Amino acid sequence: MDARLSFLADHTIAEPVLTPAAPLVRLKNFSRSFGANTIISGLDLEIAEGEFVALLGRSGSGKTTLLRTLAGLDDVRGQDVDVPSSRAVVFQDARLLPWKKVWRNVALGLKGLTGRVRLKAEKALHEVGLDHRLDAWPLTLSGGEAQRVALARALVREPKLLLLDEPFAALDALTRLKMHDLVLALWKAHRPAVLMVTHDVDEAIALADRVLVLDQGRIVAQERIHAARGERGEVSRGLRAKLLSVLGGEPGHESVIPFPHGVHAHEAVA
Ligand SMILES: Nc1ncnc2c1ncn2[C@@H]1O[C@H](COP(=O)(O)OP(=O)(O)OP(=O)(O)O)[C@@H](O)[C@H]1O
Repeated sequence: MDARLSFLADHTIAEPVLTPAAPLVRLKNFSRSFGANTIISGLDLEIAEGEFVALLGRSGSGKTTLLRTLAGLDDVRGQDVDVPSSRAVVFQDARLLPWKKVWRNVALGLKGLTGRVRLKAEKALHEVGLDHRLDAWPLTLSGGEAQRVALARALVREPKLLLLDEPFAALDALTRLKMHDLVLALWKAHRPAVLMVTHDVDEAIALADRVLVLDQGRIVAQERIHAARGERGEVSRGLRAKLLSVLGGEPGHESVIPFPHGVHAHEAVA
């Protein structure tokens, strides 16, 4: 077996984090400081094409800093950082322009004739189940609808890398479950690589191929989940306890979703 594969098969808690397929994202010995404050230090990370990675970590561990780097929002000159330019980000808040109708928010930045651009936006909004809200104003949307528009706006660009920064954190539990199903359906249809920052261990286990834990700017744990998304009830119990212990029992990482430990309703459909 390839040395890199056997490393992963061990579920070892260690660096570096390597993936078996050709990496789409590659950071080598990456560091980031703000003044004298080093936030990320000597981090190695690879994400394969089409891989779904969840990133956990205590508050202040550097998750958003890492995501901003991958999103191209920070200066990485002089560092060994390889990230595709085809990428899109969805944040915790939808960040829609209130003076533009929903379809125009989705179409923002797309080039071409208005009719064609509108068709693309319509298709993307159809995929997130919002055909009926094409001409709505953003301020009339619910939180869940606004996040669905944000997903449509990201996916209409067919990004190779989709970055999700706690995209469901502000939603109620049942809306969040529906969003999980939607994100998985979109991921299966479009197959971008995904890096999803979350505080919710159960969300990470339910959605990802691989879960990483960041602590003080270093990856201190990685777990590759081989079980199909519909069959994670069993593995999720042990994994959940393990990840929570790595997270040091800090409150706030347990799912607020009212289902038995580590079991999500959408596992039935994944
Ligand atoms: N622009 C900045 N200038 C100075 N310090 C910053 C800046 N951005 C982030 N930091 C600091 O870097 C550290 C990591 O922040 P980051 O937002 O990446 O953490 P996080 O893991 O995403 O936290 P949370 O889960 O609370 O969102 C924090 O101590 C934060 O104060």
